[in-house]
Amino acid sequence: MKRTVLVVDDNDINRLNLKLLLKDDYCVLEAGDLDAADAALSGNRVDLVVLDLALPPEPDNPQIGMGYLEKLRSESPDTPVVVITGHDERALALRAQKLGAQDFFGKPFDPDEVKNTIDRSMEAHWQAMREQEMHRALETRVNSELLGESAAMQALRAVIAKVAGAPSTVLIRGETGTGKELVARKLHEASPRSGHPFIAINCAAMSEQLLESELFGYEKGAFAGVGKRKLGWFERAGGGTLFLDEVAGLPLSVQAKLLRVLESGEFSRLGGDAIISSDVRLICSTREDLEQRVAAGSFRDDLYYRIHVVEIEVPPLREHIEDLPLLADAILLRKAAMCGKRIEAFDEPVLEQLERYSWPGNVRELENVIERSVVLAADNVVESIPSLSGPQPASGDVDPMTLWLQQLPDSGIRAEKAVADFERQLVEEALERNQHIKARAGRWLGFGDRAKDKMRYLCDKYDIEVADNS
Ligand SMILES: Nc1ncnc2c1ncn2[C@@H]1O[C@H](COP(=O)(O)OP(=O)(O)OP(=O)(O)O)[C@@H](O)[C@H]1O
Repeated sequence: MKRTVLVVDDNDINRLNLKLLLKDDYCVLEAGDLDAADAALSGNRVDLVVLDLALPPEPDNPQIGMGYLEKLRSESPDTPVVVITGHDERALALRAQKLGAQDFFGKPFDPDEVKNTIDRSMEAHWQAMREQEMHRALETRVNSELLGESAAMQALRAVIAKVAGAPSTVLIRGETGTGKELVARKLHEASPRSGHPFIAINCAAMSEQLLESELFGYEKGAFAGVGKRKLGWFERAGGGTLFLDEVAGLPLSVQAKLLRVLESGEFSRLGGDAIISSDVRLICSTREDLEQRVAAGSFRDDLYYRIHVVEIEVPPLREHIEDLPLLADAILLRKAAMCGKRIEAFDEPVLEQLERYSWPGNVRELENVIERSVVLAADNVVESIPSLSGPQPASGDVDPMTLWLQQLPDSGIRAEKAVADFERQLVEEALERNQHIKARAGRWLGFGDRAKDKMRYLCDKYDIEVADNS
């Protein structure tokens, strides 16, 4: 995709010359005055502005252009500006650079100088953006490699290699801490978009308004107190990948907007009318049952079909526990280096202890446990992991009642009460997940034919208030 240059100059001949010079390598937009420049900037993704300093309403006063340069730097700090000065106006050009202009060239135009200046400025800007992105990626990515030699991990890597090159939207499923974000990064790195940004957003951690404004950006004045235009993630990730973690947490209003972007490839900033086209690959992840969300009406079915064009399942650690020694040693080396300790490997008994645990929090929990043990290790030796008490069967093998009873603080508690509490919790959860409709909640619990009567009986028994007609 060609990058876009906006030429702001009131002289038609100059604009035409610049367009002819640039059109083979860039998409060129033109503006003859500042209003037209504002309109072009709010309606398009602009990668660089070429700004003449001598502009109407006072073409003899370079202050007009200087003022606009300052406004651009403050409202669109991500867009580089190259200024055009008159002949022999070096002092003016230097002043413009102090205000943030990336570079300058003079009139009359020397075609080679103009082209070189613009190419160089564009490249320097994109290089800086790439470095910023790499720096961010390094900071957020504690471990860049998807480790594991088990059949499950090899299959996962093969799917990533196969899917990475396709433009399709991907839905990554898996329990918490299994490596869904890492898989999304790997997909991006192996795709033709790898030279562009990868932006990860946790949808469950943000309010509706914040999420909407961060995704789509906003215009100056869109809300009270907003003095600057802000580009949203859809624009900032231009050419790259947007990863929506915990997509089930998207509020319905944002789901509608997201669907529109996926269908039309276009969106508008909040408070703006201009249509902006998006060139972003979307990857989503969920640890929740999205189908159940769709059935319950809290996730749009049309969006669901759009986002799970390709699906990747990341297995929980207990299903590839044979990778644990490899993962544990790699994490140990990293955490030890972080703490300035020299611990090179775990002893066999410690590894056995780690392998016997069920790891409900998966690789993230493993990282946390190892970090804790490294911090506490005396004499650079990890002898045992105190927080993992004894052998534990994989959680899939234990019924929820047993797990729940294990967590009770007083082992002498009467079983009858424990069972009643558990039953009440289940009924409450079923109602919560099914819009407080008794019949639906009863079916969700597997009560079959007389679901509603059974739920009515249980609600009476536990004094749970639900509207009668539900
Ligand atoms: N196979 C793996 N090899 C190396 N590191 C891994 C692997 N799987 C996960 N990790 C590491 O575990 C941590 C958690 O991974 P990540 O954040 O990708 O999980 P997640 O499934 O997205 O979690 P959540 O559901 O909580 O968002 C990260 O530090 C990641 O680098």
